[in-house]
Amino acid sequence: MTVSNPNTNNNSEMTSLRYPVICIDGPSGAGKGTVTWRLSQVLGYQLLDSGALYRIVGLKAFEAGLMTADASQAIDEMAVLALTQSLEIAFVPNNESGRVDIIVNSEVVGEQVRNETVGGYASQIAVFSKVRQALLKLQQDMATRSGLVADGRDMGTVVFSDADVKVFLTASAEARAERRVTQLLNAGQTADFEAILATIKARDDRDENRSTAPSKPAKDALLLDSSHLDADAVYEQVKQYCQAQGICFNS
Ligand SMILES: Nc1ncnc2c1ncn2[C@@H]1O[C@H](COP(=O)(O)OP(=O)(O)OP(=O)(O)O)[C@@H](O)[C@H]1O
Ligand SMILES: Nc1ccn([C@@H]2O[C@H](COP(=O)(O)O)[C@@H](O)[C@H]2O)c(=O)n1
Repeated sequence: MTVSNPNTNNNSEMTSLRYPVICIDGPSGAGKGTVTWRLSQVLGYQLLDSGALYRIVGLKAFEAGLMTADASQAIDEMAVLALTQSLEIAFVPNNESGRVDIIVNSEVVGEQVRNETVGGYASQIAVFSKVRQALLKLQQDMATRSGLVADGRDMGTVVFSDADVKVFLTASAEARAERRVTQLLNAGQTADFEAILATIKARDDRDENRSTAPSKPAKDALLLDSSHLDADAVYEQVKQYCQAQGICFNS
């Protein structure tokens, strides 16, 4: 598909005829979703929450009895692949929650995938290259309709390896666990810092050490440690970097 690129200032627009793509990769709780949402709102770009795709497949695989919560059982990759291929998935922005609603087989999947248990299911099935391959086109197609801000682990390294902007947003495991504790307490739930920290570390370990599309910065990514930055400061730094890469902000 050949389209003009209305939102970049660089002089390569005659040769790079496509919509701009901004990738925000990094570990769980680094603040990717927060900055991705704000960028997509300000720029009027679509948002890809790729983690939600893996969460949905993970949840469906668990519900189908294909895995255990504690990762003690070997998982049949071909069965998860078949299940993935049977799902019809669409994304719809939700201005109230500040997230994207996911429609799976005509049903809205809401907050039920946004918890650490389902994050764990997701990281168990995310190791499978065939499953990742099955989700690839759906993700790449999102950049053929408008500008895109994509949040995940392999946006800059695999899915949009020629993206205009790549950011790898991280924070210490302790800072990320603290954020989760605050998030849960604010939602009126209980939270155990040590248990959350252990879960975050286990998921980091699985995501960073898998052989297919491990979580790591692209060679040309900006590395940003948000451990001591609030969400506004992260946004401002990412915005400045985007501008330096030729992305136009009107405000
Ligand atoms: N820079 C920041 N400082 C403190 N808290 C933050 C910061 N950025 C985001 N948060 C808060 O931390 C929590 C996790 O943020 P967010 O959901 O954006 O992270 P994430 O990287 O997308 O995580 P996941 O990959 O698990 O979806 C949220 O409660 C969010 O409001
Ligand atoms: N591009 C991606 C995105 C996510 N994953 C896996 O899904 C898990 C959940 O992701 P969140 O961003 O919603 O926390 C994550 O731990 C990864 O295992 C992925 O592999 N690739």
